[in-house]
Amino acid sequence: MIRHKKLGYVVLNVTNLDKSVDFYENIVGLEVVERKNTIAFLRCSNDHHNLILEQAAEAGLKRVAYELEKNDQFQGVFNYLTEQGLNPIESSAEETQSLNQGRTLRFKDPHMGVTYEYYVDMKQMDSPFTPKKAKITRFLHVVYETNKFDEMLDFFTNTLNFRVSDTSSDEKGAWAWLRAFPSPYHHDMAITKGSENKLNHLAYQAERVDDIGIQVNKLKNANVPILFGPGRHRPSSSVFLYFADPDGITLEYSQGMEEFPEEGAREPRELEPTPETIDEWGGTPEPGFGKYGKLISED
Ligand SMILES: CC(C)c1ccc(C(=O)O)c(O)c1O
Ligand SMILES: [Fe+2]
Repeated sequence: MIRHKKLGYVVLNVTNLDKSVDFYENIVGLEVVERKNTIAFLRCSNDHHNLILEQAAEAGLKRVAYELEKNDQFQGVFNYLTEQGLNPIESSAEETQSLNQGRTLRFKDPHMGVTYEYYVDMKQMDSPFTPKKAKITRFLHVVYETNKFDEMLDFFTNTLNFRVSDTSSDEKGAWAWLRAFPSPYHHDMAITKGSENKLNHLAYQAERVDDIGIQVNKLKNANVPILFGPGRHRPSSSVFLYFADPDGITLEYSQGMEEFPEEGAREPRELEPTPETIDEWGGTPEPGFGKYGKLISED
């Protein structure tokens, strides 16, 4: 059984590394840890990185990485994924050194082709992460749009040991919010049924609701497109705000998400597929919401 410590980081391809580093540092609120010619490492925790930005011709999501709960689980997870036919590949010592993390494996899901990583033992920074430009406190979730909704739900629950927190569906659409067991957060990933397979958004936790309000004004002053919100999501009961990064990728600030105990967690709910489930405050997303998020195949 895979036991997750947390959603650790993602790798995004960006078309203008300088611009994106500036944006993620000065607008979103992460801290730059290491900056090289075509790659930058940023953090919003004590980890060496929670976001890697790579210069590329085309923007998109390259990889999603989860930290395993314990180092000694690594070989068992590798063997399990091999038995499941997922052909995990262990990263070379040279690569893990450059990433400042311990043993690392990668595999793709058989439905959307996203590259996932399981790693252990990421370098912890000497100085604690102190939010400066925006009060963010953690990297929270990844949401995909998928035309393989049922298959992805089955894969994440039955193969990767995610647990469903809530679902909602009708003939027009479907959503599922899942946590990377035993992570307590209402969702570390979610899927929404759509015509394409792509990243819908990435979410960062804001410290207080006030910090979301402050960011509304900061984003407006910096001419950053606000794509949805502020509002309140019924599933996790969080207050949210979505906006666009320089390549149009949708980002979310989220505050107040429900947390689950490992044992005795409530059962998943099937929520009404009404607009109020998505925003109790009655807002609607802008056309740019979740629009850009190409899945980049890592070969
Ligand atoms: C609109 C999206 C899919 C959504 C819906 C609900 C929540 C939540 O309950 O926190 C989200 O985080 C979302 O991104
Ligand atoms: Fe979200």
